[in-house]
Amino acid sequence: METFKQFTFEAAHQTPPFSGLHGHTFVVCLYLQGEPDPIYGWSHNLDDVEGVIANVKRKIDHKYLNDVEGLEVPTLENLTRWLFNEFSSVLPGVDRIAVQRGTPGQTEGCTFGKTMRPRAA
Ligand SMILES: Nc1nc2c(c(=O)[nH]1)N=C([C@H](O)[C@H](O)COP(=O)(O)OP(=O)(O)OP(=O)(O)O)CN2
Ligand SMILES: [Zn+2]
Repeated sequence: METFKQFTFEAAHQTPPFSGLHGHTFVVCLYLQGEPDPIYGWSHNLDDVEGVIANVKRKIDHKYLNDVEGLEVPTLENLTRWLFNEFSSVLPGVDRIAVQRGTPGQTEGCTFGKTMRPRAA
């Protein structure tokens, strides 16, 4: 079983020479796994997870991502890996992170985490 929680944040970024300065509403989904609580059945109390999300969001929401340490090149993939590392460093049981940007029907996204298949040799 896994529990997931979605959140959004607004941020600007650019990836020269491919893109100039612009912004997105990023949609992030945090996937959690762990031992189920014998009473509530959950591995994570989402009330506690909300606090962790708020702390991570403070670093990126309404920010220019290129200025955030570790996000100097804020591609989808680097952002997703950065978010996985941020959450994994403070929250046990983070299995993977999915990040989406763009409008429905033109959404681009990336998933990174523990369940990624090892890179083909
Ligand atoms: N695999 C990836 N490929 C590319 C990425 C990426 O993050 N992962 N990024 C780029 C450039 O940044 C490109 O300009 C990205 O487009 P986007 O950030 O979506 O900017 P848009 O101008 O297209 O904004 P929209 O809101 O999507 O119109 C290239 N390749
Ligand atoms: Zn963009």
